[in-house]
Amino acid sequence: MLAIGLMSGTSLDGVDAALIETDGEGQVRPVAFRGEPYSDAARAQLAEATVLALSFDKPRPSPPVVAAGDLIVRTHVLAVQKLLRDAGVAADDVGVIGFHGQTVAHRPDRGWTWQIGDGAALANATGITTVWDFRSADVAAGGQGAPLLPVYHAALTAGLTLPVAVLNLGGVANITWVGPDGGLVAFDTGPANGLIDSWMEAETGARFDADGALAASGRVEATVLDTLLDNPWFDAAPPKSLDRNDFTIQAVRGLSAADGAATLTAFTAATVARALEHLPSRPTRLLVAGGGRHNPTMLRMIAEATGTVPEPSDALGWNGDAMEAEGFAYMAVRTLKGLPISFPGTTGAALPMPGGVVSEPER
Ligand SMILES: Nc1ncnc2c1ncn2[C@@H]1O[C@H](COP(=O)(O)OP(=O)(O)OP(=O)(O)O)[C@@H](O)[C@H]1O
Ligand SMILES: CC(=O)N[C@H]1[C@@H]2OC[C@@H](O2)[C@@H](O)[C@@H]1O[C@H](C)C(=O)O
Repeated sequence: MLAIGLMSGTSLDGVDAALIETDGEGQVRPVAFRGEPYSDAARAQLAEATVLALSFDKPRPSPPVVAAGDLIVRTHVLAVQKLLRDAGVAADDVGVIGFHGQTVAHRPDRGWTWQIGDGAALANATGITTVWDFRSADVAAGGQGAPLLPVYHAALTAGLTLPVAVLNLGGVANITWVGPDGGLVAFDTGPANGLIDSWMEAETGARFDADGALAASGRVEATVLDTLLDNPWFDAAPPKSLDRNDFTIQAVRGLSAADGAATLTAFTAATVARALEHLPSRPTRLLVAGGGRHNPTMLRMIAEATGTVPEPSDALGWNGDAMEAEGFAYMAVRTLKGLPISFPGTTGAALPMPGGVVSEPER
């Protein structure tokens, strides 16, 4: 089946849209990919909705969050139209869309996680069956609701010598260990780029530390790094998952822009190293996806902290910018087939769990 996957990640950089051909099981063929960036105004609106939503004790239809949800749907409709145009594929030929939406608050400890963007509206606007709200069923059943990509990582790595690990360096970082028998252990490891982005914006006005250049010019402040790492979260055994705002840049305030960037980048690397301690065995390879793989300083620090050279996923022919969007296309097909998307080893769900709400377009 041809399936579209749509992801708007915690970095708020834009919508990732991927078209793949898949059976939702062993077969996956990427067909097309494109990003639809948010304008500065859109990014600011989404960031505001995120701060507001996180202050709530449970999801509720507050007007600014509803307006942000409408913006999410509009931008995703545009992304689908452009993706189909690029690929020369008609909407009628696409079997399903997997629509993640935008996480505005993730509180599995309180029994909820909140992704904005109405999948029924997206189905109507595109005319394509849409699977959405992928995380809620897992959280309602006592799981973390994240990370969900592991089932897709398992499909991608099936032909490799196992165990391997796939590390996603997005706003938040998450790791998937695929064991020799295909068993999965996965969890969020800590911030990846989220804190660095916040620091860059506050200190320099830039959106991110392009190619890790500022971090490369700075010095890692060991005492500040220790303060950042002095957090029981890193000792906790998986399953575990994070909200983008669970960590802040408070500890690096007062450092120079360069030293702060270096220290936050080292923090990401150190937390990846801590994460490897929670895996059942040492992976033979550490494959890296997500925006952080474009940051050579981050990759160097991860190599130093872990003693393993991280390999950008692109070396295996997997577009590391498209992987999350592809994963939601893959999961949407699994949902249509009634197959599980989360597992005891990935979200802590008691049993393998299907997930996602299916919305058919109104004809
Ligand atoms: N050339 C680059 N140099 C340094 N950092 C980069 C570069 N390109 C991208 N990044 C970082 O990657 C981030 C985007 O990564 P990505 O798109 O994987 O995140 P996301 O999908 O929004 O997050 P998540 O996976 O947490 O949902 C940017 O915000 C930036 O910090
Ligand atoms: C709640 C939420 O949106 N979590 C994201 C976030 O971004 C990375 C990490 O934290 C991961 O747990 C998850 O996304 C990916 C797509 C996942 O579920 O696998």
